[in-house]
Amino acid sequence: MPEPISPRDRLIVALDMASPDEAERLIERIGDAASFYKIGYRLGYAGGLGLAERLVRGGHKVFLDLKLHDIGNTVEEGVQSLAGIGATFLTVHAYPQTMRAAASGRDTAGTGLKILGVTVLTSYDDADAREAGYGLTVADLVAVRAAAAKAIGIDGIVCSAAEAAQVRAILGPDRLIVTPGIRPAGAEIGDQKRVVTPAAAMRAGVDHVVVGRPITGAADPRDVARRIVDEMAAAL
Ligand SMILES: O=C(O)c1cc(=O)[nH]c(=O)n1[C@@H]1O[C@H](COP(=O)(O)O)[C@@H](O)[C@H]1O
Repeated sequence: MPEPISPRDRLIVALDMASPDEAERLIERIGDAASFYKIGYRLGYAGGLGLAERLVRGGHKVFLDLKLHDIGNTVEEGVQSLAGIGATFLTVHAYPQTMRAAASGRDTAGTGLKILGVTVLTSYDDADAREAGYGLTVADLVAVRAAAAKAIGIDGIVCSAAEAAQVRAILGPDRLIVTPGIRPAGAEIGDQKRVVTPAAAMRAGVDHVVVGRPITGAADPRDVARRIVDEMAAAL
């Protein structure tokens, strides 16, 4: 069975900021209310990889959300380049060829970096999947990709908490389920479509929730982070 995860370590704050300075100011305001931070495109392409190394050195956990997807050789070598940063998670799109290459890069690097396969983005609903050319519902596409991720030996998957119970049945207890599209009751949904509360995500068997704008845009980010952690603790 996997190690228990404390409610605070279950929260991953998405640092979708324009610069490392801005992100560091936010991290300081959040203080000990969070320990795990995600760096995606916006910050990653603006000096965020250096910040990732500093955060790791400072004892934080880092999720590199770079959603790699390319020919196998490029993905494999990209994963090897990123493995030295000391991050805990790295995302790739959950296409079998891409996941196989990422697993191979991870194993060659041997740094303990875990690969997460992004199944279907939480901003997609069935109509968006159809528009993109898929003949499956979002739930079925997530299930197909989760099964492939498990067979290939990927460490966990990213999906909506709305699919988490179904995905847990596919993955078993040892792989991670990480869910963005998390909104505390009453929070603005923005461009997300498959949205779940922190408590409901815990009840569905999610390991980590990713929360960006409800925290980064709050007048008191520390207070919002604390409330999310408390809500998860009460639901576990
Ligand atoms: O891989 C991700 O983290 C991700 C996958 C997904 O399906 N949906 C999704 O929203 N994300 C990321 O999770 C974060 C969600 O941010 P908020 O919508 O502001 O809470 C963003 O940084 C997204 O890039």
